[in-house]
Amino acid sequence: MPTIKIADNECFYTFQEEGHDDTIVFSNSLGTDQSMWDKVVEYISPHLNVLRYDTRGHGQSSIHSDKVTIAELGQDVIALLDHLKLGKVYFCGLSMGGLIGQWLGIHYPERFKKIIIANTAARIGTENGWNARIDQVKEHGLQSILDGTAQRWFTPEFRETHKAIVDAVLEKFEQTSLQGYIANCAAVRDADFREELPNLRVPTLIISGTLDEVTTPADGEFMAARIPRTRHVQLQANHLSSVELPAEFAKNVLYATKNEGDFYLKIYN
Ligand SMILES: O=C(O)CCC(=O)CC(=O)O
Repeated sequence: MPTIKIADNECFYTFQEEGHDDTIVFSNSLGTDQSMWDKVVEYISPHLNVLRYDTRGHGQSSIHSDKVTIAELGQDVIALLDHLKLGKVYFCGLSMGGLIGQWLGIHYPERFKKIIIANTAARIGTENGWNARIDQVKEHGLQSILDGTAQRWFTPEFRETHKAIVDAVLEKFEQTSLQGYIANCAAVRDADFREELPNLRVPTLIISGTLDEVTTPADGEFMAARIPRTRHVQLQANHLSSVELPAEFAKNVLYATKNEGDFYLKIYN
């Protein structure tokens, strides 16, 4: 299995190199792993090489501390790209993966052709909310927030009609290392790109879910108003829009990677 050591942690990744000119990197959300992209990748891999990895402390990637930052998680991506000798790629991250995408676009614009940030915000939640969640799982485990998580991630209709998919995602959630979950909660808690977004010069597609109450379409609008070259689309989905609507999600990603002229440079007065 492909793993590399990055900053003393094992980073588990999958690289589907299928002879295309370009590569896209997929970055998972908090409490999931790279399998959250399974369906989307079916639509993307005929067109782009696909690099997926489990974020530090998720899936099969290890973590050795109780705290991590979005900057460190972003550096992991750069280290992985360097390891694979990948120059300039597309990046797609959802929620926490979208925070990593914002950090990468601000700090390493030369490494990214376009960035897709889905179901994310410049700042997700509140410090008190994240501290309460950390306390809850420290005391009662991930199982204690399973039902609430399912409700925040999927619409009631999707939970009812796609039970096997929902169960598989929730099983991964329950298998997430507690230390990894807590450390990454702290990373999300401490991330705030509200002031820095005008420095994100990479063309950026923002995808929101109209039914997402964690990272709302208003959060998407906020980012779209500040990132200089951006487009904002909304899918009729909850927080894990890529799992609920993989075909629509992939269509928007592919459209973004193929159409340069659509990301107008905003002129500020
Ligand atoms: O999904 C993420 O990556 C961060 C936001 C979050 O934790 C969603 C949730 O479970 O409430």
